[in-house]
Amino acid sequence: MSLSTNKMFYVSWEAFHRATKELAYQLLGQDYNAIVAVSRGGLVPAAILARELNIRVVDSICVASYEHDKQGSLSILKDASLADSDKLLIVDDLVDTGETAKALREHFPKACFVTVYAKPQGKPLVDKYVTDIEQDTWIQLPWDMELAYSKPLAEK
Ligand SMILES: O=P(O)(O)OC[C@H]1O[C@H](OP(=O)(O)OP(=O)(O)O)[C@H](O)[C@@H]1O
Ligand code: HPA
Ligand SMILES: [Mg+2]
Repeated sequence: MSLSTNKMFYVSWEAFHRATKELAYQLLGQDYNAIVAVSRGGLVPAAILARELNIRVVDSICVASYEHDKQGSLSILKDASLADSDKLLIVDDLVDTGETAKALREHFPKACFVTVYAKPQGKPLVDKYVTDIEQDTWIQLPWDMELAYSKPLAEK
């Protein structure tokens, strides 16, 4: 899925916070004791979940997708130092094609993989998520946007 689609789902900071808090409610009482954020998109929801679930141990794994011919394959730029465990939460902002989630599940087979948003193709790879988004829709996340002037309708 690329940014060339014209279907957009715009997410404000408040909406992102609300949805991530809903994810925290779903995870409450499940005894997770550490988080691995999938950098960069997973850093923000990981911070919110860590606060809501009172988890003090937070690590990151830094990944990057290859371009063009190697599209879909993933390289790990920095691994997490936490070992795989069924008490570990792997947190990303969204799952789209599922390529990132697939690689992370192979890397952390025992852990629980969660995202805030999920598109149909990636959904089967996520243990928990909050909001369904259509496959042909681009999710515009709050850290990728800024406030801007909007012309009155009569002038458009
Ligand atoms: O299901 P997929 O098709 O693999 O897409 C989902 C991944 O894509 C985005 O990260 P991206 O690689 O754009 O990098 P970023 O988190 O550094 O922005 C998002 O944060 C997920 O990690
Ligand atoms: O819909 C999306 N929005 C932002 N980043 C993404 N990375 C993969 N899909 C998306
Ligand atoms: Mg990402």
